[in-house]
Amino acid sequence: MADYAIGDLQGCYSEFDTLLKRVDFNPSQDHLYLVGDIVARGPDSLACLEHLYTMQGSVSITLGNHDLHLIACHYLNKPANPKDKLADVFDSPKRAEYIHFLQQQPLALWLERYDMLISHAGLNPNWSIKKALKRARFAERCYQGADASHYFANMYDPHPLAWQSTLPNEAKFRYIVNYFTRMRFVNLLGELDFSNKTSISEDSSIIPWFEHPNISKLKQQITFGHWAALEGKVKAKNIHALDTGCVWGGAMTLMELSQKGCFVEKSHSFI
Ligand SMILES: Nc1ncnc2c1ncn2[C@@H]1O[C@H](COP(=O)(O)OP(=O)(O)OP(=O)(O)OP(=O)(O)OC[C@H]2O[C@@H](n3cnc4c(N)ncnc43)[C@H](O)[C@@H]2O)[C@@H](O)[C@H]1O
Repeated sequence: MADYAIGDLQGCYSEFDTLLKRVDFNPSQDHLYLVGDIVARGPDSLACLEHLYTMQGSVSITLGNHDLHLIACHYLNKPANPKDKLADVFDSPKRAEYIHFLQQQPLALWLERYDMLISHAGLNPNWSIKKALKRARFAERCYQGADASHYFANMYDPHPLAWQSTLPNEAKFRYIVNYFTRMRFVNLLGELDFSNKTSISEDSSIIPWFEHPNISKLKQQITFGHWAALEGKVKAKNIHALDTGCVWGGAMTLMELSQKGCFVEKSHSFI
């Protein structure tokens, strides 16, 4: 019986399947945590969804920006962007079931046994773990509730940059989603910078979120994906960057949670 976490699949089914076989993953005994971005850009998003759907009792997903975008397109009747290569997901007769399955997944998970937070992009430096989980539950109620379409229609904006208790619920939702699914660089106030997707910044006023002083003091483990350009390289021993850019020709990384040992499968194809 083992627990694993895996980086962004982004439709790279072949590498995913290879890694599961390599660790002899047994859905009746083992559990797999996915840091999100199951779909988009890669060759077989539908196969990734189908596989996770069939073993849903053994998997937990913290949703990524691409997953939320797929659910939003479904709700808002918007076509997929051709570069996301999601046509077969949209055309699947089981599309509604797969979307519903994704929609039931959270934005963040706390694994008591490993003293570990998992989310797609990481932890807002201004939140404690307790506050992060409270905020995640708020946003999940928005995208899982009867007004989901309304919230998805209001999801696409970098603002607000700061939290206020008087913000309307739509703005609170956007703020929470942006931190959990789109964060990379922040300033010292912890505000998001959306302009830089590389691993280094020439602008000294912004730093990777995990180098913010509030995060450096944390003792808990944080496991995240989203930031392929990092190539998994984070100095802090308690921060685990699992998106090693499989869809960009890098590799897919699977980590066993008790020892933190990693299994790496090089990308089988370039996009
Ligand atoms: N609230 C919201 N507001 C707005 N949009 C929302 C949203 N919620 C969901 N979305 C949606 O999110 C989607 C993605 O937006 P985008 O922001 O367009 O997606 P992306 O550039 O592909 O970023 P991705 O998330 O895939 O990041 P990655 O690190 O893998 O890759 C990033 C870059 O890193 C590069 N890279 C990869 N590996 C690298 C390496 N080793 N070295 C250097 N660069 C590397 C890649 O070439 C790539 O350009 C859109 O469909 C958008 O609509």
